[in-house]
Amino acid sequence: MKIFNTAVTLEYSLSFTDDIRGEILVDVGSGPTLYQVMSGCERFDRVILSDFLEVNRRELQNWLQEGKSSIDWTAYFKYVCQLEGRSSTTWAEKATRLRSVVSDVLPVDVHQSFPLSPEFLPPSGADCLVSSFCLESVSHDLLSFNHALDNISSLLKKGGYLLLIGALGESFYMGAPGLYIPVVPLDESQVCASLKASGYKLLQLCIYHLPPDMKVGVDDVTGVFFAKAKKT
Ligand SMILES: C[S@@+](CC[C@H](N)C(=O)[O-])C[C@H]1O[C@@H](n2cnc3c(N)ncnc32)[C@H](O)[C@@H]1O
Repeated sequence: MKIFNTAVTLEYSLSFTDDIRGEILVDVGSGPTLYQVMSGCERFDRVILSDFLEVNRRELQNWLQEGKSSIDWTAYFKYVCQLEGRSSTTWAEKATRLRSVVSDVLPVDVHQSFPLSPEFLPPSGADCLVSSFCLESVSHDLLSFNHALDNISSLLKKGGYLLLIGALGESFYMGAPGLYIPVVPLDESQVCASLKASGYKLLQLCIYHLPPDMKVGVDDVTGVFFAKAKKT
C-alpha cells in the first residue's frame, strides 16, 4: 500500500460518494486494507470485504475481531473523520461502525464469471461496488481487464454504482526485489471504453497525475483514475 494512493483515494472517494447509499456495499480485492470503506461504512447497512489471498483476509479478520493487526488504522480513521467534516476525536466511533457493518470477509477471484460465492448476496446483487487498485494489477492485458470488469459487474444490481479506482500507465510492479510482474498499462480512454462496454454509464472521472517525486521505481505508474459509474 502506498501512502499517496491512500490519501488521494480517500479524498476522491469521499467527494464521489456523497449521494450513494444503500443496503450492501462490496469491496472487491480489499487486500489487507480498510481505508477504501471507511467512508462507505456510514452509508450502507452491510459491507462485504473480499480478497483472493487468505493472508489478506486473515489480516482483515484480525482487525475486525480486535485481535493483533499489523496495521494501525487510527490515523486513517482520523483523517476520514476530518474529510467528512467531523472531529478527528470521533475516529473510534467510526471504527466501531465499520466493525459492526462488515458482515463477511470472503474469497474473491475477479477472473471467475461470478467472483464471490453467490449465497452472500441477494439475487439482484449489491447496491454498490468499490474496487481499488485491483483489476489492473491482476490483469496482464486489456482483454483480461475487460473480462474482470464484466465479472465483477455480475455482483452489482441494475442501477447500482461502481467506484473503480486504479493505476494508469502501469506496465509492471515489483513483487519482490528483482521480480517484475507485468500488468496492463491503462489509459484514460481505455477506462472509459471498458466501462461503457461493460454496461456502465460513466458519471464522473477524475485523474490524478503522479508528480515525479512519487515515482520511486517499484512500478511505472503515471497516474490514478477515479471512476464513478452506474450500471445500466
Ligand atoms: C494492489 S492490491 C489492492 C488492495 C487494496 N484494494 C488497496 O487499495 O490497497 C490488489 C489486490 O488484489 C488481490 N488479488 C490478486 N488476485 C486476485 C484475483 N484474481 N481476484 C481478486 N483479487 C485478487 C491481491 O491479493 C491484492 O490484495
